[in-house]
Amino acid sequence: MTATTSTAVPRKPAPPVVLLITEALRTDRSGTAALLGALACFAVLPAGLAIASGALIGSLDRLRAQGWPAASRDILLAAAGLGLVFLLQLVLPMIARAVAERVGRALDRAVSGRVVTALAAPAGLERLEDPASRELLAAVRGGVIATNLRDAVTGVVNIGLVRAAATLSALVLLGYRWWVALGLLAAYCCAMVVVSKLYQRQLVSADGTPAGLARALYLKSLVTTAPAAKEVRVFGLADWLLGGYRGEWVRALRRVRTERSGVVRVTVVSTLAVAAGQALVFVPLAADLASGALSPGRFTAFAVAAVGCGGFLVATPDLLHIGVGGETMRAVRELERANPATLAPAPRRREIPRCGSIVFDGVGFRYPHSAEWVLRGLDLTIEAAASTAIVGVNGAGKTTLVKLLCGFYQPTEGRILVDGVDLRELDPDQWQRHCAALFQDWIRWGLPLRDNVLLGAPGHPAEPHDLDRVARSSGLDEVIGELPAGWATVLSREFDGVDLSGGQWQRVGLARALWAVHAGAGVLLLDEPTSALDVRGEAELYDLLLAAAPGRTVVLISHRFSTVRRADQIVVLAGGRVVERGDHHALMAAGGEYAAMFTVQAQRFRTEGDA
Ligand SMILES: Nc1ncnc2c1ncn2[C@@H]1O[C@H](COP(=O)(O)OP(=O)(O)OP(=O)(O)O)[C@@H](O)[C@H]1O
Repeated sequence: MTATTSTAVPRKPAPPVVLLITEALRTDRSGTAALLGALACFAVLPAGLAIASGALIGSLDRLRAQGWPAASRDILLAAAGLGLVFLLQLVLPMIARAVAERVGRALDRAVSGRVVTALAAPAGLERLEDPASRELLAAVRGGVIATNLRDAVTGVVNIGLVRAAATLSALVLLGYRWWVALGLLAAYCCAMVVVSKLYQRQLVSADGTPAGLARALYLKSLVTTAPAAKEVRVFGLADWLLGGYRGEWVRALRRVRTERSGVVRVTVVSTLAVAAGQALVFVPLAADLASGALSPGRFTAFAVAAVGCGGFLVATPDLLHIGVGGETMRAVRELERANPATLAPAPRRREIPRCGSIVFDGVGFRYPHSAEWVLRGLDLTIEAAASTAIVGVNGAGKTTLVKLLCGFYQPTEGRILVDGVDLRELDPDQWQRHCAALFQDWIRWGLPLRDNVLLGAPGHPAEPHDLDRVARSSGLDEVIGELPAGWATVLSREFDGVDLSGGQWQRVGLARALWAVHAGAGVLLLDEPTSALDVRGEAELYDLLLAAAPGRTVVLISHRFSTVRRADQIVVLAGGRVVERGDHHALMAAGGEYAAMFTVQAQRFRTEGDA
């Protein structure tokens, strides 16, 4: 097979204005069409102003020559035209800006939804951990996108209003002397290129600013958030955090501020230079008026048009807003392109095998953006309908193995087979529903206890006796008895409920996983399920858990060997691969790493017990 080389040339990204208008049309077609219509109408107004004022001055000549009422029709028509132009010049921008607000808000809502969908849709966690996605998500959460897009759409309108009007004014000047009109246009274009380049530089200098600001706000939030409050007090961290916040904030904005002052200087200088050129147009105009080559009416029309061209000079922060809004839209499109699942329905995948062993076949894994191999050459069979305990020192890759099993990441090398079928071929959503899990960082939902458990299988009918059974199996029944409103108690002091101890919360997490098992999950993954429990609770709980998951494949990670020893199979991970496997007795008899770890822990318990 010959290797094919890609000759595709990367497409030039669309200019920000085009991106913004396309996305605005996609989101609010009628609003954007009205906006473009208003811009088109406004564009002809300066030309109308020039023509109407010229006509009015011309009609005054006629009045002098022919008197009233012969010249009355011309005067009244010109005056009415002028009045209409003034009125429209007043009203149209107001309408356009109001519609721009509406379109900007609609675009913001749509984009926030699109970002969240694009990040929530994939079964894996890679996207969420990608720095670019994190920045977008932070922007959505912090409402930064809202400001971006509204300002950008309003910016398009502001710039559109003045530039369109200036273009039409230049066209009117063509009727005077073509070289005057083209000369002015050329000068404006040069000034615009210089100023746009500066804004572009300002935009580039803002790169990384949101990340810097997010770090600063994170440090500030730690001073006031409840979870950090204890450590902030006991270690006296408040001043350090506030100092860090100020430092990060200033660092994040330093480059932007420096660039901004440069932009203002160059904008003022180029504006003055071009305005001087604009004033020069009045020299031939005045000469032609004096020589009689131009009538006062035509002189007025061209003079007004020359002033109208000044719109090209407007270089406001709107240019920056458009740039930032365009960047945001580009990032959102890129994010969606990277997640085709959000754009097209997923291809049909194979059904989940209801039972069967799970095989890690030569699996190697590196986290995205990391060069370190966490797992390498890992061969492991997790028997169906049996319990497998995974042990190893901190950082050995035990949790990573479970994350791969859940399909949060794809193996970098090798494959994971479920009953002989590659995990990649299974429907990821279905597979994840098939796995019930208690992770080390299980979520403490600030919701009633009942919801905290039922969220293990949302939509599954909640029969009271099933819930009670799950509560007994997870040791939650003792906790419920102490709660003021039993199952209905809200587990959050923030929402007028109660808070639980660490061990009690862990039982809630266990109950949630068991509820998923009750609803049909075939694999139960427990990552340190008893880390917060007292020794008494731990010993009995593991037996209860196994009894509550009959016929299920249980994978247990634990540093507590009194729990581990009960598993059907124990696997020792080290150096990214399996170094020992067997049941407790076999591994103890082998006298290897497991036996050493078990003996150290048992010794400690014995010593503490004797003491
Ligand atoms: N999201 C991540 N991105 C990059 N590296 C990670 C990520 N999560 C974990 N790691 C790295 O992978 C290695 C294995 O971590 P893992 O959590 O799997 O170990 P573990 O055996 O479960 O440890 P412990 O017993 O402390 O829970 C560690 O070196 C860790 O730094």
